[in-house]
Amino acid sequence: MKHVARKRFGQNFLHDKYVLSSITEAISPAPDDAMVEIGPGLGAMTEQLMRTLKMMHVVELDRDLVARLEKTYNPAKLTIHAGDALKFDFGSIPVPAGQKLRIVGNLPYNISSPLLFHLADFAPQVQDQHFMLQKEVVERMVAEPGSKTYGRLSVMLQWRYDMQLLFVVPPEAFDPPPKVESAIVRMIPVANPLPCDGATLEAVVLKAFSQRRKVIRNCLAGMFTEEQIVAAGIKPTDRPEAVGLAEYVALANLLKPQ
Ligand SMILES: C[S@@+](CC[C@H](N)C(=O)[O-])C[C@H]1O[C@@H](n2cnc3c(N)ncnc32)[C@H](O)[C@@H]1O
Repeated sequence: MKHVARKRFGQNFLHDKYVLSSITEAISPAPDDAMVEIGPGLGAMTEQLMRTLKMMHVVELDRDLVARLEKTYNPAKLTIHAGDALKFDFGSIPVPAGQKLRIVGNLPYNISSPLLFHLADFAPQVQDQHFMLQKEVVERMVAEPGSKTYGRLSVMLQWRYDMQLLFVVPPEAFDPPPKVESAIVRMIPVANPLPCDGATLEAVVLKAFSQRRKVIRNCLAGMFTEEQIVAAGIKPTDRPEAVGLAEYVALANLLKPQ
C-alpha cells in the first residue's frame, strides 16, 4: 500500500537518484562505521547507505513507517528505534572502541532547531553529522558575524561544530515537494570548544538577539554593565550580529567563570 506523506511529521521523501547518490558520496560511508539515520522514512537514504555499511541504526517516529522498515530490512543489519529523535539518547547506540558515531538524516524541517540543540549534547561522542535541512536554516547555521542571517543558531552551533553548506537541493527532488529549497550541511564537532557553560551562553545569546535592531549595550541591559561589555572585547554600540563567538563566550564567562 502506498504511504501517504504526513505533514505533521515533516514528511517529504527524497526520490531524486542523483541527489541521493551525491549525499551518499558526501557522507562517504565505510563498512564498519557506526551510523544512525534520523527519520529514515521510506528508506531512500537508508537503502543507499546499507549498500556499504555492515549494519546501521535508524530512529523513526511514524509507526506505519517503522512497520514498513521492519518488513523490508533484516534486523541483524538494521536496528530500528521507534520513537522521537528529540528524546532519543544518541549515546545509547553502541560504538566500537576507538570510533565515534556518525549521524545522518533528511530531517523533519518542523523540528530542525530543537533537534540540532538536542544533538549538541552528544557532540563529544560524534564523528560527524550530515543533514538535509531547509536552505535558509543552513545559511543561518554557517553565517559569519556581520551577515543578516547570523544569530542564535549560528553562535550556539559554531561553538560546538565546524559547519559547511555542501550543496543546495531543489524542491522537485522530493515527493511531495516542500515549499522551500533545501541544502546539505556537514557538521564536525570541534575538538576543543571554547571553555564556557552552555546554558549561560544560550541565555546571553538569546537576550542579545531578542532585539536585533538595538545596539548590544541596550540588548544586554540588566544582564551586563557597559564596562563588562567592553571587558569582553565588544564595542557597546555594535549590533548583536556584529559580535563574534569568542566575545559571546567572554560575556558568558563573566556571568559563570569556567
Ligand atoms: C523529510 S522526511 C525524510 C524521509 C527519508 N529520510 C527520505 O529522505 O526520504 C522526515 C522523516 O522524519 C520522520 N520524523 C518526523 N519527526 C520525527 C521525530 N521527532 N523523530 C524521528 N523521526 C521523525 C518522518 O516520519 C519522516 O520519515
